[in-house]
Amino acid sequence: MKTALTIAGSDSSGGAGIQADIKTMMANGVYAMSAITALTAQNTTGVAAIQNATAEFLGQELDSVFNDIFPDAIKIGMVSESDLIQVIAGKLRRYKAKNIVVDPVMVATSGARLISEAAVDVLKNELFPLADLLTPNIPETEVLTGMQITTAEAMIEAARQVSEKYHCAVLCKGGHQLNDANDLLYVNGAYRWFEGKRINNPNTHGTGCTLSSAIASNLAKGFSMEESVNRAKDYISGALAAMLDLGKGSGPMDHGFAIKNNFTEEA
Ligand SMILES: Nc1ncnc2c1ncn2[C@@H]1O[C@H](COP(=O)(O)OP(=O)(O)OP(=O)(O)O)[C@@H](O)[C@H]1O
Ligand SMILES: Cc1ncc(CO)c(N)n1
Repeated sequence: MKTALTIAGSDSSGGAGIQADIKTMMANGVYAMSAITALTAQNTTGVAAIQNATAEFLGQELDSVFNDIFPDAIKIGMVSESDLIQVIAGKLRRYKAKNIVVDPVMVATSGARLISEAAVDVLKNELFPLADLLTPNIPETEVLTGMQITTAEAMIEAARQVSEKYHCAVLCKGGHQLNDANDLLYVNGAYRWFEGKRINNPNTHGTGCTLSSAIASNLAKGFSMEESVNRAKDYISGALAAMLDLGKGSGPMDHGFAIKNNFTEEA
């Protein structure tokens, strides 16, 4: 069985972060492992509190994973502080990690800020150069480029700039901002649109986490970057189309929509 590791924050409500990543990896057929960067007290309406791991403990989590079950792919999500980012970058280099997908998580769907101002520069300088793929949404792409992105052409130009600067593929997500479910992949000097059908579902808590984990799972299984994105788009569309409706705010998706058998039957 192929293996994947998520390095991210815990979401107590189970729809985003580590919990979304593990559900997604399992649903995509890979063995999921985790190194938790922070605990969040969070639900569909917002983030009440954040408790970061210490850099030392995060380093121990990563050593424990890499020294035992080597991950075929890695997804990195919420990392709030500079020292935590530095530990991750050091371990990824030391263990020669491969298939690294970085979701530059900055703000939750509910609006809460998930990274300190200072850590954004460390993320750019230390982690982005190690990534195979970055998956920013439009506001994050604006922060990364200093551009204002209001057209598809601007999205292409911004993705090109980020890709050339950090020597990696970039998936700029249009979701709930510019052109609905259409995402732009810039890879090896060329771009390609992935046109998703917009699903009229207000419950989008954890979509970014889910997409990046699905891509990492597909890279772990040996698919190319383009095919990995293609399959991940199909997975997230299915999870949104299942129309799960939980919680008082923007709720989670049904990560298990494709797994229906006698173990999931209700009485
Ligand atoms: N209503 C929708 N219908 C279909 N696809 C969607 C919809 N909303 C988002 N997506 C897709 O979900 C994926 C995640 O994109 P999104 O822009 O929501 O990420 P994000 O802003 O990083 O998420 P998060 O809020 O969890 O940080 C993208 O592939 C996007 O196109
Ligand atoms: C822990 C965590 N990571 C990422 C996000 C982004 O959606 C979130 N809301 N919570």
